[in-house]
Amino acid sequence: MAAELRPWLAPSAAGPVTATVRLPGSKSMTARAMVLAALADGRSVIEAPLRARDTTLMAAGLRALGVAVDTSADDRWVIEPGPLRGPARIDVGLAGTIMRFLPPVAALADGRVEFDGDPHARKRPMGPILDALRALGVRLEASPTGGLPLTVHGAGLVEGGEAVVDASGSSQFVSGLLLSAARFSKGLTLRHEGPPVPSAPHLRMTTHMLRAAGAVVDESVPDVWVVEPGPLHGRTWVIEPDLSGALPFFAAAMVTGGAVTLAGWPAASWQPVAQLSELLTALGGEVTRSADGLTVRGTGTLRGITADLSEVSEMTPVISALAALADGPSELRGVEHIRGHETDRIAALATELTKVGAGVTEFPDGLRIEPRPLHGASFETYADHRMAHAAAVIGLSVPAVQLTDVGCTSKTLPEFPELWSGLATTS
Ligand SMILES: O=C(O)C1=C[C@@H](OP(=O)(O)O)[C@@H](O)[C@H](O)C1
Ligand SMILES: C=C(OP(=O)(O)O)C(=O)O
Repeated sequence: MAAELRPWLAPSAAGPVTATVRLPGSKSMTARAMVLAALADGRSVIEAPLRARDTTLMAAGLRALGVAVDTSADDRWVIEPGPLRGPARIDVGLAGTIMRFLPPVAALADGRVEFDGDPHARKRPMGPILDALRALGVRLEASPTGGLPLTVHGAGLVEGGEAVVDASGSSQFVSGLLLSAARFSKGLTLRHEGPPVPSAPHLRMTTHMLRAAGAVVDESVPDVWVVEPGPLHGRTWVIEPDLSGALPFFAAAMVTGGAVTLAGWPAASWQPVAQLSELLTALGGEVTRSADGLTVRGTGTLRGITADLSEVSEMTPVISALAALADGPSELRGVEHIRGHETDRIAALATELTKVGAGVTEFPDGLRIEPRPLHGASFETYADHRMAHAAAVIGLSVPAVQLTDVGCTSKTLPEFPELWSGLATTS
């Protein structure tokens, strides 16, 4: 059930935002660690996980399949795998990571597993991953539109072998299949056929974490992934702070000419920090790493950019907000598939940025954003946490930006409104 709407006036910045923020773990790493732990041959511990709607629903989904998931401690979750079994009902909320990562797990369970989610979850693409599962011998029934609601008739095993997928609509089709593949009797050779797969860093995160759990993975041929059949091992996962969740806070430093440090940033990361640094630098920021963490400084200049955001597509809403506040036009392309994210993000950004006064041209795969004097407006958030982040960033320097709902930020950071207000008003 979606929560009640929580309208919110985005706070204006009292001055340059200068702060060190401590943020919870990466959504993407927490989700992968949970799935790998559920499929492992022994107990796993997840340190510094993200506790948010997406991961809480993931825990509930795994419990429904027979996995013991202890999330009672904030900084240390313990997962004890058990025989996977139905019948079960899984609420995916609006989480791509659940709707794409758990059907392959359900196929390994013994029994019927039903999936459904928020109204918009039924519109998110699922067809290619479901076709691949069918080709691998899994019996399932999808809605007439090819997605949720979905029933997987788990047979207790998946034969596996070879499959083809068009993952141009979401890298999660590949990640979802790979995460379970070591447990398929014949493993998996998966080939992508179609326009390029977005979000390459998320695919590398998947293969890295699979290897860390003991899987043998070959990705030496472009667009082909081979996972050998074999055990996954229980282990301790230490989750990095969420880089995409940190982006609005970094943006706050850039918009106000301040400096924001993300504490606890590791020396080596599996999140796309190089791509983010390049983008923020092009926009006029300064990005540095030190023992204190990852720091972004605003230089007082925000420049328009031309960029292909396909590798970091989930960052498009906040980058678009920065573009709307820049000193020249921007063109952000390569992200057609984000029309299938929490909402059609290209259409939503075009509508809402136009409402606050920006000049926007919509392309099939992105946006051209022409900065103009901006003004307050009611900013629709479309149940999309990252649309809320974009509105909050604009609201720092534009008075009277009223979000229709800030509650949607609970998807990945329930403490967002309080953290953000603290930052904006105490600067
Ligand atoms: O695997 C993951 O954890 C994710 C992959 C990406 O999905 P898409 O490839 O569908 O963009 C990203 O946008 C999403 O936020 C998280
Ligand atoms: C696209 C996103 O999420 P999901 O994992 O639900 O696809 C996102 O968080 O921006």
